[in-house]
Amino acid sequence: MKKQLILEDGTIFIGKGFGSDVNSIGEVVFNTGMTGYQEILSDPSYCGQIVTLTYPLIGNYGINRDDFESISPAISGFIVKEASEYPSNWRNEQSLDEYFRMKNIPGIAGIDTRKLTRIIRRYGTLKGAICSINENPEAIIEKLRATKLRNDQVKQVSTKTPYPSPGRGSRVVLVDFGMKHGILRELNKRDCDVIVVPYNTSAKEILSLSPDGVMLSNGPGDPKDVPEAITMIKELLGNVPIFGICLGHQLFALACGANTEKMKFGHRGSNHPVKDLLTGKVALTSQNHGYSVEENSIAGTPLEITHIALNDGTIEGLKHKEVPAFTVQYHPEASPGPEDANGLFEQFLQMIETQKEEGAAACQSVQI
Ligand SMILES: NC(=O)CC[C@H](N)C(=O)O
Repeated sequence: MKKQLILEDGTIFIGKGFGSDVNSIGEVVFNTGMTGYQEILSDPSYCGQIVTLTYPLIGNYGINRDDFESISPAISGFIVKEASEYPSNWRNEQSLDEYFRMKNIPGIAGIDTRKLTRIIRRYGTLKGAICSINENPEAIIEKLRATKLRNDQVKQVSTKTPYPSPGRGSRVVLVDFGMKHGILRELNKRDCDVIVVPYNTSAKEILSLSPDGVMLSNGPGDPKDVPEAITMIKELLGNVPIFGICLGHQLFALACGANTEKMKFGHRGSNHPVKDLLTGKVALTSQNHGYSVEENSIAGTPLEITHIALNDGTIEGLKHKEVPAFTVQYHPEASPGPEDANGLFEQFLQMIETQKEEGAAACQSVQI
């Protein structure tokens, strides 16, 4: 069935529908990853967004049981050049079309995704609609221009209640702002005793769980839309080691007095080079963000810039100068990779150990 993709700037693409037939509106963004489409479509950070992939053939290895980053995708739509109708892989269970039908999410294929990406790069991320060919484009464009997109995405995707993911190692409270399961997997792989909590848990409740460390997850939307999380992080600082990823990094920056801003079209892909300013090393990283920490806002805060993006110089990592806390804008847990930055989880656990030793030494000196 024919469908249209309509952008708020008035551009209309006609393509072939796949997945659900519902009409959908969202912020249109592009991801340049050549593989990992299942992880992308199930990453809750894309909540409310329509994602286009610049790689032209998508769905060729199907949808499998193992590669989800969340139980249900939160994206508003999917745009591809060609959606493979005959996926082939030993793990394949469903085609893209079958999966999106089941999840009631619309897709559109057969459009010029290069042209679309160039529009987004020129204009910036913009609102768009995937809709039936029978809709009147003028009416849709007007509707798009008048629509204010939702700003409660974190609430939509965060867990509603806390739950444990037990291990025998360090106790880590993982704040779920729309967590990719990869973060939990990386902590469990290191035998952490994880407790996942909702985004609006207070610092007091978190500290009552006696954590050795707190992990702030990725998540959708504008960090300024979750002020309760900023307060929570402010109150945690200095009481427990903190490691934040992506939205967690942005919230940490806001809690420390820095500012965040919306980027023109963001960073979404799996080969973004990032330089570690402390070691001089460059890592290839997976990224998905539309906001960044404003460089000029760092002066006067207790923060130090530790990483920068080599493509545009934006901030990619921060460290607190006085208390044990560091964050990155990119995804060290990324699946299917790259894994260059995976060692940051060891760095977090090392920070926890150092804190435990310092705590024990302080207790001993009090006893003496
Ligand atoms: N992956 C993320 O956590 C994204 C963070 C934030 N929603 C942004 O777009 O910048």
